[in-house]
This record gives sequence, structure tokens and C-alpha cells, in this order.
Amino acid sequence: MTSRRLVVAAAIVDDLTGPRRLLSARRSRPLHLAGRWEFPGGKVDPGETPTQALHRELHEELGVVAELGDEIVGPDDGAWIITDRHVMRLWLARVVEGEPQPLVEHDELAWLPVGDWFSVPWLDADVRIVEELTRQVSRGAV
Ligand SMILES: Nc1nc2c([nH]c(=O)n2[C@H]2C[C@H](O)[C@@H](COP(=O)(O)OP(=O)(O)OP(=O)(O)O)O2)c(=O)[nH]1
Repeated sequence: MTSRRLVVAAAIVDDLTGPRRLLSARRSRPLHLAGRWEFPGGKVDPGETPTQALHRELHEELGVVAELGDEIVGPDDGAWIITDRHVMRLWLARVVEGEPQPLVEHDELAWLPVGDWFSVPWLDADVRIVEELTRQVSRGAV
């Protein structure tokens, strides 16, 4: 049986009840992921709950405090299989303290307006997640 490591990430938006802008982050490492865009986040460490890990990652990577909104539930037992070795859970989030900066792991951030969410080359596994987010926003589900 394959057991995948849990990654947690945030779809950071300007407004949790009517998102117009989505924050995307460009990876600077490792080399095979550099230049591709993703949701900020990272692996859950032993002893952490998923949401504790997400708050820690957002603080380390972007220097912000965020409030979490709804989870974007995926098709793989409620999560999103992203690689052979990782499965991801993702929450909507809104920054409540600080201005996001690309502190580690990323070399650029972009606030993408609705309609332009596919204007950056997302990591392959993220494409279906951005599609789902787009669907939910366009039908007013988030
Ligand atoms: N954070 C994040 N990782 C993603 C996304 N999509 C995707 O395929 N991944 C992959 C890339 C990596 O192989 C893995 C997550 O690892 P990571 O490098 O972000 O985790 P981490 O910050 O804890 O890294 P490290 O301490 O082990 O260096 O998941 C995404 O949207 N966000």
C-alpha cells in the first residue's frame, strides 16, 4: 500500500465570501519545480495538526497570519493526490496580518484577478484544483 505524505496549502484570496484575487507563488527550488506556480504550504510535521502546519508554513514562507475559510475538498478521499509521494489538503484563506513576501521556497508572488487564474504555469497537479476553485467561484459556492 502506498502511503503518501500529507501536504497542506492555502488558496489565499482577497475575500473569503466572494473571492476576486488569488495568490499564487512561484517556486525557486528544487530545480525540477523551479519556475512553476503553486499554493503556498508544505508538509505536516510529526505532532502537528494539518491546520497548525498550515499556519506555520504561511508564516515561514510568506510572513503572514491568515484566517482559514472552507476546505476545498478533493476527489481522493477528500484530499488531492499531487505526486506519487504526496497528498494535499487545501483551505481557502485570507491574510489578516502582514503583507505576503516570497521569503523562502518562492521567488515571486502574484495576486491573480478572477479570469486570469490560469495566466501562470501552475504545477501540474494544481491545475485541476484551480479548475475546481474557478468552478466554485463562478457558481458562487465560495
Ligand atoms: N506547497 C505545495 N506543494 C505542492 C503543490 N502542488 C504540488 O504538486 N506540490 C508538491 C511539491 C512538493 O513535491 C510537495 C510539497 O513539498 P514542499 O516542498 O512544499 O514541502 P515543505 O515546504 O515542507 O518542504 P521541505 O521542508 O521538505 O523542503 O508537494 C502546491 O500547490 N503547494
